[in-house]
Amino acid sequence: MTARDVVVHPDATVLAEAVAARLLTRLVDVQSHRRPVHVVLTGGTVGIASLAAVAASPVRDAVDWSGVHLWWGDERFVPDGHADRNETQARTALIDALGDALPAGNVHPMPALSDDIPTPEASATAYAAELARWSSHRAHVPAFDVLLLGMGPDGHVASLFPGHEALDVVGATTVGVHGSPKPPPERVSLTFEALRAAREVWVVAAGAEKAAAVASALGDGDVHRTPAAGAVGSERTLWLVDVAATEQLVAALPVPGPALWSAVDEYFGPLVREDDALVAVRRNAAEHGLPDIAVAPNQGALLQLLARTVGARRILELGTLGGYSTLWLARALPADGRLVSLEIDPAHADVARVSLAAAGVGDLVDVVVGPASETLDRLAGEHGEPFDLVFIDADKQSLAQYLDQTRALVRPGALIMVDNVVRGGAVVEAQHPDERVQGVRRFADHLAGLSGIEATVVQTVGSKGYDGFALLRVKD
Ligand SMILES: O=C1O[C@H](COP(=O)(O)O)[C@@H](O)[C@H](O)[C@H]1O
Repeated sequence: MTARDVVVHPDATVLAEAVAARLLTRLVDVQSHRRPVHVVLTGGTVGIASLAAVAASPVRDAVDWSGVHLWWGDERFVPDGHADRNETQARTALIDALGDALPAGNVHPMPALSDDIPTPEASATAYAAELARWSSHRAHVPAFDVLLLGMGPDGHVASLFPGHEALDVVGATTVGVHGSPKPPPERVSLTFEALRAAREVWVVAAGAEKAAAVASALGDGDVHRTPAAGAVGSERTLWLVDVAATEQLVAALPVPGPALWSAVDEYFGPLVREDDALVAVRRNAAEHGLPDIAVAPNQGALLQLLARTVGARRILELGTLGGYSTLWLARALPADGRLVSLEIDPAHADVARVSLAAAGVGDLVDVVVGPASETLDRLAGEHGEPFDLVFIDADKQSLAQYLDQTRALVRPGALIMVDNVVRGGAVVEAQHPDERVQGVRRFADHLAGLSGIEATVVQTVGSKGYDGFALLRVKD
């Protein structure tokens, strides 16, 4: 089975527009290297809305429709022209609008109920013959370039319904269906064998009533319970859904995003060992109304681990806040170590001092109040022992300046870490209005022009969202 890609759109309207745009692009793309193009249409709400969006798109003229063949994945077995037929709906939504651009012979509807075709089986047999006529494929169907499938709330695709015997048909490309739980009871459908011969299968589903089926299909994948689970393409299987249809998905399939990032942080929480003292620092900061912008526990543990790895005896921190990262770092120090932490806000510094004393590292840490740039100048003038590690987590506007100032205070081989340099990805936007983003960009430009420093940036996701650290090593 191929992996399934899931693309989530805000609502059914956007979903239909996006399916149309994707379909048009795919047609133009395929036509650049293969002809004819075979597309299987679906009925259903979003399926038909997508066809209407294709008809309304100016991009439809970029497609050479004379080289496109249209097929159907299923059909309601009623007379020709009946409003319930997927074909009738597709004609109204798109095919009529294409006019002469799409030759009539390129449209391959499933035969409707008539004197000549009295049963779903007769229709299925005739359609199988038509498919085989266009097949260059051992599956006796064309290798469909795109096969669109709507999905019912019960998880049916085409007219393959849960628990129905049509699910188990082998050695045939089509099947007549009786006793469909969704009216009308008689239908014709492609079988799984035919569906799976498609290069790309796109399952489209919108609305909260589809959420359970989406979760089930992408979860345990039991085809008899949720037939949509068995709809896979030979090259790609794409689920195009709206937000409402994914309501139950998080439990079934981890969708990358903030909820999952936090869940993963939580899962690895036991490795981090945030003890009572660290929790107390966080709590004290919150009780005093400090903003909740300290590093996450796993990031604090990273700082500690790196400080130990470089054997830091002297650590400089820019931005004490409530002392949370300070405590992680201070605990990496040997008994004769020293941590100098700079904080512009005297109230924050007071909170941090109390917390750090309570955590038992008060004697190792100097919290210095004042603008960091001034304190750094003063430290430079004092010519003290150089620092082994610097953690910069202060205002982003001044990062480039802080880098220059701290470089003058560290030993060769020192590690400098800078927090929050990705800013949810905003850093790539040259014209971003946020001064903090611009501060990071100036810092990055400045860093790129410096010799004597090796550096990298690592993007991070987690309970603190999407951001990243810059890691710099001052060359020996
Ligand atoms: O019965 C059918 O329903 C499905 C899904 O329809 P929806 O309105 O719930 O989106 C459709 O894909 C299928 O072609 C049709 O015959």
